[in-house]
Amino acid sequence: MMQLDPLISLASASKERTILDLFAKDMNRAETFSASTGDLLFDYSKTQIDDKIRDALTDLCEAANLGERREAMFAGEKINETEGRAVLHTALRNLDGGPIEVDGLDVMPDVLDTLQRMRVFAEEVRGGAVSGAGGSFTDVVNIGIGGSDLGPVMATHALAPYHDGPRVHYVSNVDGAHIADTLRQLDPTRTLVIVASKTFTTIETMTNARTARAWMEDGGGDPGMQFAAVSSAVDKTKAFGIPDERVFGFADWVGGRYSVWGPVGLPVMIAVGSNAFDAFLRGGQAMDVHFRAADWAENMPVMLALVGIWHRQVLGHASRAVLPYDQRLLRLPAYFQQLEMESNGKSVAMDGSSLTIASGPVVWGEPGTNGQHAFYQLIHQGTDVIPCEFMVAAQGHEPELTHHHRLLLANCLAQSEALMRGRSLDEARQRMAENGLTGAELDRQARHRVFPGNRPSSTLIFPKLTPFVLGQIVALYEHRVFVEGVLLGINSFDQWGVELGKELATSLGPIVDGEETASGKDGSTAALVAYALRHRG
Ligand SMILES: O=P(O)(O)OC[C@H]1O[C@H](O)[C@H](O)[C@@H](O)[C@@H]1O
Repeated sequence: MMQLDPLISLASASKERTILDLFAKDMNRAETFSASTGDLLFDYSKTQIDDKIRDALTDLCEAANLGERREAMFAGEKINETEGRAVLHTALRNLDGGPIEVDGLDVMPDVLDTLQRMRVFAEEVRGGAVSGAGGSFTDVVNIGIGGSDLGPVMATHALAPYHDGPRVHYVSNVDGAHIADTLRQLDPTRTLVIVASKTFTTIETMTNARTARAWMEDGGGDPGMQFAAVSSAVDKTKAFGIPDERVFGFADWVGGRYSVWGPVGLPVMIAVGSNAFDAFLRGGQAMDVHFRAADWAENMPVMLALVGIWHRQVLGHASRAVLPYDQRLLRLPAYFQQLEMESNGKSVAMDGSSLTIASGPVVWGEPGTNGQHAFYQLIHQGTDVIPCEFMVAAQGHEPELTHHHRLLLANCLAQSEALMRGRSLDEARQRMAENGLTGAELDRQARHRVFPGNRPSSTLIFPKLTPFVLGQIVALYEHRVFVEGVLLGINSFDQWGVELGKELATSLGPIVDGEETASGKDGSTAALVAYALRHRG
């Protein structure tokens, strides 16, 4: 496990100065404390990290054998030890790379073959060669949850300017409202349903899939022609009645939350076309190449991870906000929540011992500028420090609306500046005096207008949100999670913490149905069941 003592001493020494002091001392700070690859720039200069702290952070990488661990992942070693699996989502974007072996077999021919089948199918759906009982497909409904939903939803929103295929909808929640509201607007004879589930057992997805099939049959559609499946459990897709040529399989070494690059990305490919999807894969691959080649201090995923470790494990900040100034990235925070929190929300180390340092932080956020008018109050003046991760493009997709984009960019930059700069009591007093206040009232009012400042943030800036750039961003965060996981000494690729709730939901099924009593349950659960039964109408 990480040895944090040197960093903790550096952290207490850093309390003597502000981030602004660091800028005053070093004209080139923005350049020194940033990393770039391709057209992406990651600026972490608005943090307390200085040379010594960065050295101590990169020492952690050496101590944890990060280089070796990284290569073990890329080489297909079974680094997901609690499930006995390799971790090879990088193979899905290994378009021009060499062979990758798992158990002595090269996985690339299968990966490329499935990708080619996806391309053909996606283009046939888009062009109308594959159609429904009532004609070419106008709509696609992807039914999946967690990793079989969040990645493609996020990417579909992000790539809206490239969307020239049928409309794509996503149903995830087992709440009947989700599927009812989605299907209500659709023609059952011209809708393609993709059932996406790695395991093909997830109760929400299978329940929604059966409801969609009944809706299609009742409405004159043909599930034999209008259903496709994405899964690593091909036997189960057959049992559900989906013909093999409509099944896009993937291996168990693709984790659900890392799966958007493969068949789980099929709805995205149908929306934007196979060329744009290829560009997304190439963006991911470019980040892989950078991650494997760059020195720690120049390595964007590594530095993003080390900034995370500095804020969470060293300074103890319990959450981090991800704040994309991009409306089309509105689902990115939700996607990162699964990616980061399901991966690194663990309290047991790889060897079974209890973690003696903090696990990964709470990740949350909303696009700017909306968040500014909602929760930024707490970020600026609340008692907790929340490190902020800003994200913004230099250019939008609407040439006729560049004035909007300028405002967006100005707001993004203003927020990180405000967090760092703050406003002192003297400055606030001066403003109040200008407003004509005096004496105790001036003092009282001024105090409410003080911003502590010295609050850390980082900014990821890129030219434009293209498929390639999106691929870079997603792979950047995947590798960040990997690096943080290696430094924490945990397995970032299992998710045992979701099991207990699933088991209890299964046992509560007959109780909620009124077929069994709640007598074995705790008092609260029994009382809530009784209430639901009284009011179920
Ligand atoms: O793709 P599926 O097998 O249906 O799984 C969907 C999701 O459910 C599980 O509970 C896990 O927490 C997620 O990691 C997974 O992405």
